Amino acid sequence: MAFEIPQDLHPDLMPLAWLLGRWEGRGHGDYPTIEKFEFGQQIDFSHNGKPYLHYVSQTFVVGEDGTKERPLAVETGFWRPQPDNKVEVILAHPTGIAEIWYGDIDGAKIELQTDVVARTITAKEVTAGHRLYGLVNGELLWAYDMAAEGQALQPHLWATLVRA
Ligand code: HEM
Repeated sequence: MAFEIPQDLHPDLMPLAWLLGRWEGRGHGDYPTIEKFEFGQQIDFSHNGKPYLHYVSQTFVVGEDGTKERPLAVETGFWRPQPDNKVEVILAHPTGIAEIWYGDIDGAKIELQTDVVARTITAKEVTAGHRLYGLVNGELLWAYDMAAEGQALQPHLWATLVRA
């Protein structure tokens, strides 16, 4: 589907404009402490004329035909582009985790690293994250590496989405 840059987009958001809209797709997950799994994902990036994107990711257990059967992880936050193609991201998870990320925008590729991972006392012991987002042939590819539960930084999730 053709994507048009909204007329009221804040100029600071231009380097991230390609993320705007709804994306839908499938992903895989793994970690040394758990069984491999698959998931469906819907990502929404929206703006309100201010210099940040509002981000919401919802994931699901999906049936063979793509039907959403039940919710898995959800996360939400704000993407704040900065001068020199830098970006700050604030994310919150219903699992009791909140993160501050710093990253670089390189055209249609964004690389993020956690600066701070804060946890409630009942949250799992997540200590660091690394994310890659890229637009490849019109598809949004993203991957999440995590350090958690005493394990070194390594892949937890990877997914491919298309514009809905
Ligand atoms: C696309 C989003 C995600 C999906 C579909 C997903 C799915 C899963 C699944 C199915 C498990 C195994 C069962 C369970 O413990 O609930 C799991 C474990 C886990 N996930 Fe995720 N996850 C997602 C995102 C995240 C994020 C963003 C974080 C960290 C902020 C995270 C941290 C963990 C941790 C710490 C575990 C437990 C590992 C252990 O118990 O040893 N996950 N995830």
